[in-house]
Amino acid sequence: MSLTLQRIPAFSSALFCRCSSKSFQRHCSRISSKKVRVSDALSSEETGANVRIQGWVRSVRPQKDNLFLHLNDGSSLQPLQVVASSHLNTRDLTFGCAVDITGTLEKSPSKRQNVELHAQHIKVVGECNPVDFPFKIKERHSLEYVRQFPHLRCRTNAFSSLLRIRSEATAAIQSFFRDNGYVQIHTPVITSNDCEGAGELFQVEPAGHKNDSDDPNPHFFSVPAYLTVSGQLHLEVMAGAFSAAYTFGPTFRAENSQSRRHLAEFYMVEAEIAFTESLEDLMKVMEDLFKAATEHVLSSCAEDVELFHKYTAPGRRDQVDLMLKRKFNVISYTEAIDILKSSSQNFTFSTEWGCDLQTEHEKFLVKHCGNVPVFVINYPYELKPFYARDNQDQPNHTAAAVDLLVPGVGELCGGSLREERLELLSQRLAQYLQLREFGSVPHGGFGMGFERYLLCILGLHNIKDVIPFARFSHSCLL
Ligand SMILES: NC(=O)C[C@H](N)C(=O)O
Repeated sequence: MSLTLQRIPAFSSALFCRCSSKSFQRHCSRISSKKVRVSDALSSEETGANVRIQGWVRSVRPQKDNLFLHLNDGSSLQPLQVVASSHLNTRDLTFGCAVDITGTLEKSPSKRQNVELHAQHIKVVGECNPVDFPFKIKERHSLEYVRQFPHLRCRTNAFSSLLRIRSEATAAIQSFFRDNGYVQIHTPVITSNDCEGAGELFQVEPAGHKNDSDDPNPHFFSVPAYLTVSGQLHLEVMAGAFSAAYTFGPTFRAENSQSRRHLAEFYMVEAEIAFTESLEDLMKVMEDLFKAATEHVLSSCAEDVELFHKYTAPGRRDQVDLMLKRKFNVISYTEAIDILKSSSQNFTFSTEWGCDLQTEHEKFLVKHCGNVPVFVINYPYELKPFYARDNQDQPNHTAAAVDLLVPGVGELCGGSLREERLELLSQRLAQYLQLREFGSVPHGGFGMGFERYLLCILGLHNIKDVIPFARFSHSCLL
């Protein structure tokens, strides 16, 4: 592409400076520039408008008469092309520096964008030494490489796309519950219960705290307390008053694992629904939630999603479309065991009735079901926590519990009808009982791992690539 100064007469008066904020502000108010984001500028129909845009330089291409910059401010994957006179002093204008630019939006001769910014004034707000900057122009860095720079990886295309998708998926999940009459509850992060009973708890204690008692265990001001593993029990309290409640926040599991599917801190979407008597009702909410959030992400972040589907997970877009189109499968745990046993695959772990389904089993089952998500229901009673409802009428001793397995990830959601019958529970757990004494109703709920959801729709493999700051065993960078 070539542009001439004739096409952009404003350039003769273009300024480039490292002037004080005050004189720059005076300049902006004199020409009454409206502050806009790059995404607004790119979608603008209006040309000739005076605008002011702040962001980071993604590339600098000096040519004979003009200087071309790509500017990004995090609002879109596509950068805005900025054209400035090459007579400017461009010494500090490097890849990675922060700039504040005023100019006019003009129609672009390029097919790749509608408009470009013809700069009249460029101020370098923060310099960047590109030699020391860990990301280089035009180089495609691996996800593993950028993971080493948690403080800078949001400046890469892939990770900024991921974070926009994550933000939109969050908004879509909130809208889904709000539109369906759920009340959002901020369940506590510090709690006294181990909801899952798996003992994977982080205990909480003030730093430098000296225990007054003889008890050597850490204490939260003399009572034992933990970081939450699930907001379920607090939500159950709320479903007993609001009928339908949800929470969406961080949960913590002290799993000493470096696996690509586990984090010590992850976000979970949890819902609890009163007056629910069947797993079908619960499964419908999970399926509707998955589809509503995914449709929203595909339409609101089309370019960002395409980046992943095209470059990191070819074929995943078709799979996502299939997941949206088809009804999710439902099989019982007993059927799942039959499928595993009759397959020719050699599994590492047991496939006897009563075994816990492992990742290898989950992946096989999803494939077996045509790469469409599959609900596995009615697990052996012994495999599920105390709160899962006893299926007393079934031949095998099972609980009314459900896991949703999805392509590329395995288990995405886990839920169950809750045991609301006081006499059955009384043999199992004292704390839970009072809830059942006062207006107990049949109810159920589920939790969905938010990072696993993102892995599934984007076709990514490592959970550390879909959370802003990953925490896992032996790692708490930044
Ligand atoms: N709210 C839920 O049902 C989630 C379940 N407690 C879990 O942690 O998997």
